[in-house]
Amino acid sequence: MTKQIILAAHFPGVNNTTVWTDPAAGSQIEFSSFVHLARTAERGLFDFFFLAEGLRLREQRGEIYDLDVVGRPDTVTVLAAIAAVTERLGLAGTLNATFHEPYELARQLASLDHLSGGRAAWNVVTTPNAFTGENFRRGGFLSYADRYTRAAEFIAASRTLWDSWSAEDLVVDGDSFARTPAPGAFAFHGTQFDISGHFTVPRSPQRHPVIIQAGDSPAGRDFAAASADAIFSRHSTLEAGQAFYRDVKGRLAAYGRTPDSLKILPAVSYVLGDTDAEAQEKAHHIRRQQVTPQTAIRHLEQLWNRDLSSFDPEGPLPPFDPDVSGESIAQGRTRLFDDPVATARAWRSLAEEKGLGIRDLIIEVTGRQSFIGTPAAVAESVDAFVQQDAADGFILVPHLTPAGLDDFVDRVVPLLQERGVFRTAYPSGGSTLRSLLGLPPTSPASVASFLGGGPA
Ligand SMILES: Cc1cc2nc3c(=O)[nH]c(=O)nc-3n(C[C@H](O)[C@H](O)[C@H](O)COP(=O)(O)O)c2cc1C
Repeated sequence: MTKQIILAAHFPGVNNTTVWTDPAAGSQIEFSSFVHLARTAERGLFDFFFLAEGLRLREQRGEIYDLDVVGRPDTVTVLAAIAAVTERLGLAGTLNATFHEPYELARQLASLDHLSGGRAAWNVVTTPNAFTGENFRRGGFLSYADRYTRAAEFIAASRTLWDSWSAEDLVVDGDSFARTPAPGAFAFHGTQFDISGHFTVPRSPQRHPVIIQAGDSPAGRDFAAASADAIFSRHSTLEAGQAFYRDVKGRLAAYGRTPDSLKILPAVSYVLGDTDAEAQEKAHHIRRQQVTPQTAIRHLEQLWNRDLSSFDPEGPLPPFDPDVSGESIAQGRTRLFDDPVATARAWRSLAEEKGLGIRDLIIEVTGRQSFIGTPAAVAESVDAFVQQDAADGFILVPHLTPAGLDDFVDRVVPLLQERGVFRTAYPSGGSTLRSLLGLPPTSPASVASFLGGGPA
């Protein structure tokens, strides 16, 4: 059966996929930028708009990482504002399960769901690093191993809160505002949270906002299989995507779930051109803008774990091995290297083999798989990845704020529609994000068995 493609739009932000030096680059903080990207996504009939989150500006050698200095506004606040200027587009926010509290976040998400008529989604991320924790009252209190336990309890507690109002409680009938004497009564007892009381927000249109997960370790994948409606992944080549897809969908049966109840959505960038050669040339130019000389050295330092500021970004790689003895010099980054010495040696051989200096090597090894080509070629690849089970759709990461999605919506979406793999209108009548994505009416109850020690 031909699969329908899911499309989401990632607001470009603090990472080196975003190009700030282009004359067309606009503000990442002004509301008009968010409005432009969200309305473009809605014009393209996208499923949802997506915001990432970082709770501390990352640092290296005591300096804020170059692209983080731009900062970003609060996720839920932005989504609530976007709800007012869109009608059908889902609104997905990345919100951290390590540092927030269920009562606070469940209220915000249920409120967003009310305000948007059932369009809220929560990308549940975890952070074990003490560096981010310094911003919070408890500091860096959670070990790597405990973070998914807390995340699962967070979702289970949120479900308890969202379920504490029944559908009837919502009905305002004459002068009676609630039909049960104690709406919103709840209690949740776990190892991370021990809370009880009354939830203040009546049941929202979706009851459970769509749950997205981003995290890639075996524990992260099991957590997703037990508790998420969708996964935001990094596996965006065909082979890596298919392997990830098989792995994660294969974990669902143990939790009593069907393969189509969890959508797999890799992040991808794209570059369009009138000819293939033009698109490739544009892509090369964009990569050079993304990986500035400073970014190249910073990236190299993350692997070598040493000060390499005296190295020429266009010159050869360091002839010595990385320092594996000390703490990481890259504070707040989520992606570290499993075996730095082996990776450094592999990078050195690649640089020698291809005659690359530091900057070109970093461009080569950090290049996310992108769809690069004519609109027809990109539409064909996007469709092929989905039909060949490397993904259920994509979270598109434009390289420009705020107009980076325009050409995809204008030139690729119509071709996907012609292929019969993407909607030509939003479903008539009101619909929630859950129904737009073809998801079950509530988030998976199997989060409880994850907490119980594994699949039932
Ligand atoms: C595709 C992807 C996107 C992520 N986005 C964010 C983010 O926006 N904010 C954040 O704090 N963590 C983010 N994370 C980090 C994860 O929540 C998690 O902390 C990290 O991947 C380590 O967990 P793991 O070992 O299970 O992969 C992301 C991870 C992935 C794989």
